[in-house]
Amino acid sequence: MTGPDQPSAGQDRLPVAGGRRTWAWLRRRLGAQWTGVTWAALVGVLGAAASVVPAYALGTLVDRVREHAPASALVAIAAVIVVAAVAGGVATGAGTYLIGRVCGHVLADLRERTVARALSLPVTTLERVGKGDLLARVSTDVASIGKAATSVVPSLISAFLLVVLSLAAMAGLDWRLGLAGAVAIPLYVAALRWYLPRSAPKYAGERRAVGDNARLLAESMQGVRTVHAYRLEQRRLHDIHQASHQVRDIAVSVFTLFTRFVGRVNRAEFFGLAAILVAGFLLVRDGSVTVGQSAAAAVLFHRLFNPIGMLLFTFDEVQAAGASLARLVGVIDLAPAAAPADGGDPGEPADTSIRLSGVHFRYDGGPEVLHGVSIDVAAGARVALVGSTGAGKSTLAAIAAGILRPGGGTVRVGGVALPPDRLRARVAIVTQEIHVFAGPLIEDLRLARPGASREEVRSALAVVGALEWAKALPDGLDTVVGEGGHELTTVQAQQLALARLVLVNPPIAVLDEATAEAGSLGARTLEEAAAAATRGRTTLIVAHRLTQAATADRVVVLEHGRIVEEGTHQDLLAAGGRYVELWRAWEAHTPTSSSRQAPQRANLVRTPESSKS
Ligand SMILES: Nc1ncnc2c1ncn2[C@@H]1O[C@H](COP(=O)(O)OP(=O)(O)OP(=O)(O)O)[C@@H](O)[C@H]1O
Repeated sequence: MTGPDQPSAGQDRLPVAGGRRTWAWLRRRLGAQWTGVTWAALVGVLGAAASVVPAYALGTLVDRVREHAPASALVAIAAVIVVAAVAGGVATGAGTYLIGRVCGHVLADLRERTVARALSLPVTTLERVGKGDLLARVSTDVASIGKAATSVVPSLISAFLLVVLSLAAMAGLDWRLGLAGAVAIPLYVAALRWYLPRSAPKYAGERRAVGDNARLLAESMQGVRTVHAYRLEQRRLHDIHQASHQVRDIAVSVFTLFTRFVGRVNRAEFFGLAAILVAGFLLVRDGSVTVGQSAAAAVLFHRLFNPIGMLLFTFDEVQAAGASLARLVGVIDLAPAAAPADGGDPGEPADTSIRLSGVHFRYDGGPEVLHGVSIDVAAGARVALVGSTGAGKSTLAAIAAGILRPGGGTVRVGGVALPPDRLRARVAIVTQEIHVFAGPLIEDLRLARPGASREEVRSALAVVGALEWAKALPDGLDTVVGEGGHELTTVQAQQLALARLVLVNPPIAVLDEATAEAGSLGARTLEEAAAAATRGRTTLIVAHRLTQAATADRVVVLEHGRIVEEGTHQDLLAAGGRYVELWRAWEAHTPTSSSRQAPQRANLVRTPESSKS
């Protein structure tokens, strides 16, 4: 937490909050827990004060023994020692527990805020920084803070209170004994000042290296198909190897630094105790203090070895937790997907049409990929987007659905430019990235509409033609699917995504599914499911198979981020332009001629004309 105050961020990394900002965040969260903080402090001070009494009483005991005091006096002192030790132990335990509770609340709050902010991050930010860094923060960094907050920090605060009160007690015996004990303080401080500036960058570097390593691993796993396809295995392994070695080297250097620090701490302990013993000897010889007082000072100081060691040695964990906290506050401080600049209430859309006007877009720092694209989808109509790979179809679909914000131009629903959250509430998208969440199938579907009844889920599955296979699963709708559960086929997973769309029941649907990867039989199933799921909705569909374009009301041909043609399937075929080239290429690559034929439009989409016929 010693960095500059401005959050720092690499072009491809999430930002890290500065020291002042991180402290301010922590102070505010602790302020919100002030009752707990006050109780913890009171009980902690009481525990530390009671823990000092036995050493003090021990000195008195030594003096009484030397004075040949009666046994009853010695027993009374021994009783005081026992009672104070027990009371000190109980109060210290209770104080540590109360501090732990406060830390636990702050930790829970931190975790919730980080995850909430992570989930609301703009997709472009996530894509730029990679999910690995974010995952490392919400897992490794939260764990590091969790460990510090629940075990280290409470003991550390108790130790700190004990050190302060013990030094005060030593000075109370005789100020010169206190002074002798204080000889150690500059040595401890010197040890810490030697250690901290060296360890801080090492810990930050360690966290960064762990984050980079996690990112590389996550990317390699998520992109395993691409890795295989381009034979990148060796290169990825080499990169992971390098990153792992970097983590190991940093960890070793951190440990080496730490052992040198321990040597310096031992030196401070030696000089402190030696100073007390010498001062005690001289003061006893002068008759300024008793042997018992001198012994009590030595015992008090010796008893500080553990708490001081605790303070110093766990500083690294606290520092690591501080570095983690700064990384999490950096995420919390990130701006969520920005609201539109005008901010005023844009009003209610007149209908369910969607119009993109003059849309420009570039991915972070990259070249522009959409150059002023305008598309108008009338209420209830179905428009297909076609074009070569990389033309910008998926980007445009994501903009229409409010997932990406255009760099220029507008998206209007029913004539109104809605803010992103209201746009997303009206437009649902099914993307190529289908994720089946681990858990019972019915719960996976209820993610789309929490509280949906079993009957509603069944009818959504029926709409997309998935009810039969879902009922046939080992536990029907309660079958555990996703990671570690029953494995679903690509087609089944995509049917689930479409069933979620049905449950959401949006007036506007954007489809960008990977039907082309489903094989021709699966693709036909999915085309029918998509048509059923989008029936009655305004639909923009990225036509990965051109049969989807053939059944649309209108086809928009996109190339290099620009619209090059627009019209019905028949018009475009007649025009003999780019669409014809795409259609011919599609026909040439489709094995069965029957699947090449454009399916009867009435089979897929019910339009006013087809329902009349
Ligand atoms: N996350 C990203 N970061 C940077 N550039 C991107 C990103 N996603 C897409 N692009 C680039 O934007 C351009 C348009 O991509 P897009 O995926 O929208 O095309 P597409 O027509 O949907 O292609 P496909 O049919 O292969 O899905 C391409 O040049 C692509 O490389």
